[in-house]
Parts: sequence; C-alpha cells; structure tokens
Amino acid sequence: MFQVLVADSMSHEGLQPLLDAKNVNIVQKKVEEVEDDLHLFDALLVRSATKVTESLLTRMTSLKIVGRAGVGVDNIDVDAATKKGVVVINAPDGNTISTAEHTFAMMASLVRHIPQAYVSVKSKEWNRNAFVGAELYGKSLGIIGFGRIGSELAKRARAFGMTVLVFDPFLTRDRAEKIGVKGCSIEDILANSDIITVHTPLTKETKGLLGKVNIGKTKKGVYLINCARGGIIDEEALIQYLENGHVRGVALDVFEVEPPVNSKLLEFDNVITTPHLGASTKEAQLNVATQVSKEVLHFLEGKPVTSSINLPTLTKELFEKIQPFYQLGKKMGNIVSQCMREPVQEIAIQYEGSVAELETSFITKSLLAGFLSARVDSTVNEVNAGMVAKERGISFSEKISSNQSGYENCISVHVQGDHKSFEIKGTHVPNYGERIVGINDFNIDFIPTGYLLYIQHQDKPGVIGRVGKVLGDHKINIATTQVGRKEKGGEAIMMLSFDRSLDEELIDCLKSFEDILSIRTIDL
Ligand SMILES: NC(=O)C1=CN([C@@H]2O[C@H](COP(=O)(O)OP(=O)(O)OC[C@H]3O[C@@H](n4cnc5c(N)ncnc54)[C@H](O)[C@@H]3O)[C@@H](O)[C@H]2O)C=CC1
Ligand SMILES: O=C(O)CCC(=O)C(=O)O
Repeated sequence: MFQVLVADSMSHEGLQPLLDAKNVNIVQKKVEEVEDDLHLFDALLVRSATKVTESLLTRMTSLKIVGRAGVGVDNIDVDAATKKGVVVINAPDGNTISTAEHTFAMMASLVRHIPQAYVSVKSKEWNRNAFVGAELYGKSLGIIGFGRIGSELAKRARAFGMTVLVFDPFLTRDRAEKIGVKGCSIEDILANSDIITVHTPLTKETKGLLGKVNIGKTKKGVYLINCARGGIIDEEALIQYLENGHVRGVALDVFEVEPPVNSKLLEFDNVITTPHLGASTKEAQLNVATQVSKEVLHFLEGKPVTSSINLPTLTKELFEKIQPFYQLGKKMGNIVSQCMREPVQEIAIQYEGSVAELETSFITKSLLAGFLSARVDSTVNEVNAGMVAKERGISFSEKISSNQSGYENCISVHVQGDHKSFEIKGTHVPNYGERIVGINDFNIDFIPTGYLLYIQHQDKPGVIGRVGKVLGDHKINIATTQVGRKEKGGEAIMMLSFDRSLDEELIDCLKSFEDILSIRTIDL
C-alpha cells in the first residue's frame, strides 16, 4: 500500500485518481501534524505553502516523488531531491489560463483604479473625479517571460488593441510571429512599455530583474505587474520608485515574503494586491490536482511520468519502446558492478542498431543506476545516477555507432578500473527477452536474471565436470549453463544460474580448484 501525504489544500475532485486507487492511502494533513510518521510516506503532494526543504526530504526516508500542484517549484529544493533520488513533478499547464486571466484582471483594475474605487464607494463616497483612469487600447504592454502564461496574456492584450512587446531569451522569431507579438530586447521593453508584466520563474537570473537599474530605465509613469513570483521585481527598489513618483501604479499578486504583513508596499494607494490568487479558480485547482494525482499514481505504479522536473521525460509510446532496454541497461550495469569489484573511473556505453534510434540518455541513466546501486548505500535511480557518478569521480559517455554487432540491437559497455577493464554486451530480442551476448570478448548467451556464477577458467578437460560435481554434492541445482572460449585450451568462461544464492564456503571451495582463475557471484 503506497502512503501519500497531501500537505496543502487541494481540490478533492482533483485527488480522485489517488482516492480511487486501491493500492494508495491518502493522508491530508500539514507536515507538522504528521512529524512522527514522515518516514512512512512514498509520495508528497504540495501547492506553494509547504516548503519542501532538504531537511524535510531527509526526514521523509521512504519518499519517492514530490508532486507540485502548480507550476513554480521554487518552494521545493529540487537539487536536494535529485541528490536523494526523489522525482519532482509539477502540473505545468493546469493553471495557465487562470493566471493569465488574473494578470489581465489586475492590469485592467490597475489602470481603472477599480479596487480603490470599490473601497471608496463602500465607504459611502461618490468621488468620480478621483478615479479617472486610462484605456488599455493603444498602449504598449511589455511582457518579460513569454512561456505559457505570458503568451496567453499576449493574446488577450492583442484582443484589447494593445501593442505587445516581448522579451524571452528562448523566444524564437517563429513563435513570436505566430502569436503576433514583437520579440525585442529587455532594454526595448524598459524604454517603450506603458505597462510591464513579468512571467518568468524565480531563478538566480530573474531575482531582482526589475531592480534599481532596470526600473530606472522605464518610462516615467510606467505601470508594473507581478503575478509570477515575489522577488522578480525588487521590492526595495520598487518602493523608492513609488515614492519618487516614477512608477504610476503597481499590481502585485505575489511578494518576497508571503503574507507581506510588514511590507511598506501595502501603504501605497497606487499599489493594488491579491493574496497569490493567480491559480485560485475551481478550474485551475481541479486541473492541477488531477494532473499531479494521475502522474503520482502512474509513477508509484511504475508507469512513465510526463512532467518531471528532474527526470528525462518521455511520452507513453516512447517509454514502451524504451522499457525493455531500460531494464536490460539496469541489469547490465548491475552485472558489471558485481564483476568489477574495484574502483572504476570510466564507463563508456555504445548503442548499435534499433536501440540507437531511441532516447538513449534514459537507458544510460538506468545503466548507471544499476551500476551504482550495487556500490552505494543511498538510493540511486535514474534521477540522481549521473550526479552520484560524478560525485564519485566516475565519468561516463555514450556513443551511437553503426551496427556491426550482428544483432538487431546491441548495447556494449566498457568499464575501466584502476588495474582492470570489463566489457559486456546485451541485446533485446522481441518476444524472446533480454540476453547477455558477450563478456570480455567471449561470445556467450544467457538471460540476466536470478543468481548467477561467473567463472573464468582454463579450457581443460574435467573443469566443468568438477564444478558440477561439487555443486551436486551440496544439493545445488544448476538451472542453466553457458560456456564460452576463444581458442582451444586457452582461457574460457562459464555462466551458471541457480534458483538460490550460493554460500561463501562453497564459493571458496570452487575457487581453490586448479584451473579456475576467478569466480564472481552475481545476484540480480
Ligand atoms: N500567481 C500565481 O498563482 C502563479 C504564478 N506562476 C508563476 O508564473 C511563472 C511562469 O509560468 P509559466 O508561464 O507557466 O511558465 P513557463 O515555463 O511556460 O514560462 C516561463 C518563461 O520564462 C522565460 N524565462 C526564463 N528566464 C528568463 C529571463 N531571465 N528573462 C526572460 N524570460 C525568462 C522562459 O524562457 C519561459 O519561456 C511560474 O514560474 C510561476 O512562478 C504560475 C502559476 C500561478
Ligand atoms: O498553488 C497555488 O495556488 C499557487 C500557484 C502558483 O504559484 C504556481 O503554480 O506557480
């Protein structure tokens, strides 16, 4: 039974996929209320209120996935999650329309003084001269950050007859033209916009993007809007430009500290605010909760997720194609690790044939995870495998080559250690399964599963028989046997499989045989 903690308030209807699942138990409580049981949860669902810190992640020792019912993941320590092998997913587009509409509503309210006029009428005043506003029609709207929300806002602004200027470092001319906006530099936006709105994530680059210098470059009388994240507009600088009258009005849905109880910004009549309501519609909340519930359920059931922040994402179709190689890769990594019991500096992976046409980085990560999981105590999976490998000084590379393997598809791995190297080749045959077809230049053919014994020996009469006899004497049933050699009388290998693991004592006995060069047990 999977334990899921829903730590922030979420649409009940949106949680239905998880509530309906027979293998899931949902607990809807704040983190503080379940402090003693944190180690039990497999999944954590949050909005923006719960801060998913490294310390929380450390206390949640069974955690496998964090689902953010929304877009921004700045309340989640994604690096710490990645290090711990915890997948982070979000609901990237469920609240786009709501947030774009909210921004538009804020813009209209700002230029027509609707909140101030509302308060005035409620206080029994009728002061029409105090609230003369401006039309949106014909004004220039500068949008910084032209992703999902920025582009939906642009469509609405164009419908109102506004000129839309856009700055986004990842904006292509094609996309700008399709939506009918003008891509320009941030300098152009600052100099030419009547209203500027930000729609970027909060990152190192965007923190304070509209600060002392950049606000100083805007037109006198500019309106500023932030319905993205507190801190993208530097609040201290903003206060200075409100005080000196350079900025005519501001609309804020978000703040550097929420709630902004001690903020001086609340004292200005020309600053209108909402309490982080961009995504607060029934529709958006249903969308985002449904999206993360489905994704978390898929993940817990071992199916692919499509909106991961720290995992390579694949469509269901692609995942189905890659799945057999993904499993083969994990086993090959594991076999290599168990055969090469010494420090490794380099893992080189080569893909040939049909596998080379797939998203091989996903298979590489799975292979690394298989390799590392046999060596490290902490959780290693495809989320953090690359990072853990680098931390341990293991470099890895992948190469796509023309198919010379003789198989329809082939994955080859070359591992370089301090004193030795090791090579393994694997293939997946549709309707037949995964096979290991080469070890250190020996052709071989075995199914990588169960308990295996890899023996390097001299190709001499009686060696195989003696091994079989000792195993038989110990009542060990050999399930399958594979042998390989390069030349008569030279070095040879045996790969035996069993239904149970073998005792150390028995292995030591086999090792003592003349003509046996080395023995490795492999548990898969
Ligand atoms: N107020 C609210 O309730 C909500 C706020 N948000 C916030 O809005 C932000 C944007 O959401 P979406 O449009 O869905 O995200 P998105 O990822 O679709 O778009 C963000 C855009 O910002 C651009 N960008 C990144 N760095 C930039 C920089 N330095 N300068 C200019 N552009 C930059 C990216 O290229 C991207 O196109 C989210 O990160 C979130 O913080 C989102 C939903 C609700
Ligand atoms: O959960 C919420 O309402 C906040 C939404 C938000 O800020 C986001 O999706 O980034």
